[in-house]
Amino acid sequence: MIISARDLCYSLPQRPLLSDISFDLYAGECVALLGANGAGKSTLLKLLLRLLSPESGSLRLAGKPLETMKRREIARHIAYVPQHHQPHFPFTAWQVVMQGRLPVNGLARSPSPRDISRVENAFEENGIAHLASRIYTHLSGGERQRVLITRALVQDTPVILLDEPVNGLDYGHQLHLLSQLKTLASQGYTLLMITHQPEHALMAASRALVLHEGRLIADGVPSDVVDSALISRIYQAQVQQIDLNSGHRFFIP
Ligand SMILES: Nc1ncnc2c1ncn2[C@@H]1O[C@H](COP(=O)(O)OP(=O)(O)OP(=O)(O)O)[C@@H](O)[C@H]1O
Repeated sequence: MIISARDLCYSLPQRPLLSDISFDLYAGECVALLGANGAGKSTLLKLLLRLLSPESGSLRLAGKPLETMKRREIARHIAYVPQHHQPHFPFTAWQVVMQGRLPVNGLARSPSPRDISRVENAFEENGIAHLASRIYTHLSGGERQRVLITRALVQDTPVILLDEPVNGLDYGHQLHLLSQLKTLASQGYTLLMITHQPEHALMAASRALVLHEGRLIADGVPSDVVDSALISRIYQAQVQQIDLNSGHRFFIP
């Protein structure tokens, strides 16, 4: 097991947000994290990254208590694709992706030939070589998202946390990313992806975690967990569930 969360509790100044959250994440899993707006999904990712500290409960990363680990050590295990990223300097897309190599090599050194070839290959493999010299803040939302995903990949960590990674991606790039995540999981990576698309959990994930009213109300195989009853419960939306013989499931309002 690479991440272990036990009885996590976290409160906002005005109210409890997460209560008694426990789960383990293993190598080779692609896990979808579902929940309504404000359910605490991004907060949970920030707890796993130690950007926030739980009020009580414990977190272990690669067997070590997370609170004893230095930032760089955590960044050698976990890469993060945030929901929003606003750099303070006019970095090029190349420079933003190269930042993913900092936890590997440290701040003091300039990029090694290995870093450069890793980043070059990642730009090619992710189909964004044409964006390399563009100023990151001048890119479209979807282009920025693809740059941030590439930055996470060059960090070469066993775990990648993704906060609504398909946001802003066109349909083709959404499908490409979901299939890329499945492939990464099959190679042994651990992926935890927040998604607002139940179908994406069914398509790409091997497991679904569901946050509702501060609690983890479901943890299981997506086809067992993500159904019209769950959608009605967490999103207050009535949908019809269609199950095809092929095993695919989708929902219509
Ligand atoms: N720094 C903060 N101060 C006060 N409230 C906060 C802070 N950060 C988050 N919150 C509140 O905590 C709740 C959970 O936020 P979080 O971003 O974790 O939700 P989420 O499930 O990721 O939501 P969404 O699907 O809308 O992105 C929200 O009600 C949010 O307003």
